[in-house]
Amino acid sequence: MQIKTSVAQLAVDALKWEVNFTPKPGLVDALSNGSHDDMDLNLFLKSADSLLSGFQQTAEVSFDRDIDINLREDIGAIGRQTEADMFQATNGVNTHKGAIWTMSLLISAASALQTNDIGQILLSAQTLANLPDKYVPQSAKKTHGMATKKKYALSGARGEAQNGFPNIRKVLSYTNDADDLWIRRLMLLYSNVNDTNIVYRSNLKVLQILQRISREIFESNTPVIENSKFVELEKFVSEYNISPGGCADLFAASYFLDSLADRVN
Ligand SMILES: CC(C)(COP(=O)(O)OP(=O)(O)OC[C@H]1O[C@@H](n2cnc3c(N)ncnc32)[C@H](O[C@H]2O[C@H](COP(=O)(O)OP(=O)(O)OP(=O)(O)O)[C@@H](O)[C@H]2O)[C@@H]1O)[C@@H](O)C(=O)NCCC(=O)NCCS
Ligand SMILES: Nc1ncnc2[nH]cnc12
Repeated sequence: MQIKTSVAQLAVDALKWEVNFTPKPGLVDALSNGSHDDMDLNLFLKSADSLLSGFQQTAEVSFDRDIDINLREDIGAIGRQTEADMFQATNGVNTHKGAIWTMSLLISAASALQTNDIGQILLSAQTLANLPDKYVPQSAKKTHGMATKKKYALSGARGEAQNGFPNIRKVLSYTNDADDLWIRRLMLLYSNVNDTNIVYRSNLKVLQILQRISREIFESNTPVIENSKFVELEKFVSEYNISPGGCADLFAASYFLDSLADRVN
């Protein structure tokens, strides 16, 4: 199997699948804008399309390469340009910044190794995330993530990658035959991810309550959307204006890896 630019389309498709997936409390989905007044389904679809060229370049530049600092610097430069493409497509709204980071690492690893083996991809993406990129502009403006990580010592999207994507691993190793597999996987992410977006808009206590309610839903045998706790979760995210954007990115990335592993060429 040759994994080259088609992997980029698979990543864009996964991002479109994620935004269409309904319901996702607090997030934009096909029926609601969640906790957002600047984003909707169409904006996310437009944003996802704007990432295709950057993802293709990432796959091309990574093809059959060693996992080393040169590759890290090459994909870092493309990632920053891909972010600029996203902001241009959305008129400055941050739809997919975290997704660009995570997907770029995964696409690069899959293309460099020429494999669809999830374990190998995650390991090499982790290696890439731990390599320094000396071209990161020192003047980069302060992000919400930086402010949150400083205040609460959370490691955010960077930490997730540098630690080998523990939450993607949890999602993909949880499986069942029920129709609600993917929404249960989403609840697993809400229960475990220290999402800097949630903390930026509120505080650690709110993150912990969201995690507790989601864990109760995940652990119950009741189908997720029939569970009365799911209504509680929806009310809670609305009351505190919570947006688990980091969970959304990891949800899409898990789906992407699952589709890649299933693909037979
Ligand atoms: C290394 C970077 C990840 C640097 O990122 P940053 O310093 O900004 O901080 P992080 O906190 O790490 O967050 C980045 C985005 O990652 C998502 N995220 C948050 N927590 C986690 C987590 N625990 N695990 C995984 N991912 C996480 C999240 O992105 C999603 O949410 C965004 C929408 O948020 P929202 O609150 O709605 O909108 P805002 O405008 O931000 O705020 P409001 O005003 O509305 O309140 C959306 O982007 C989702 O994708 C975090 O935002 C990395 O970004 C970097 O270096 N990039 C450049 C180079 C590159 O991409 N290279 C790739 C190959 S090396
Ligand atoms: N569906 C979604 N809603 C809000 N933020 C997101 N970030 C990534 N996907 C998202």
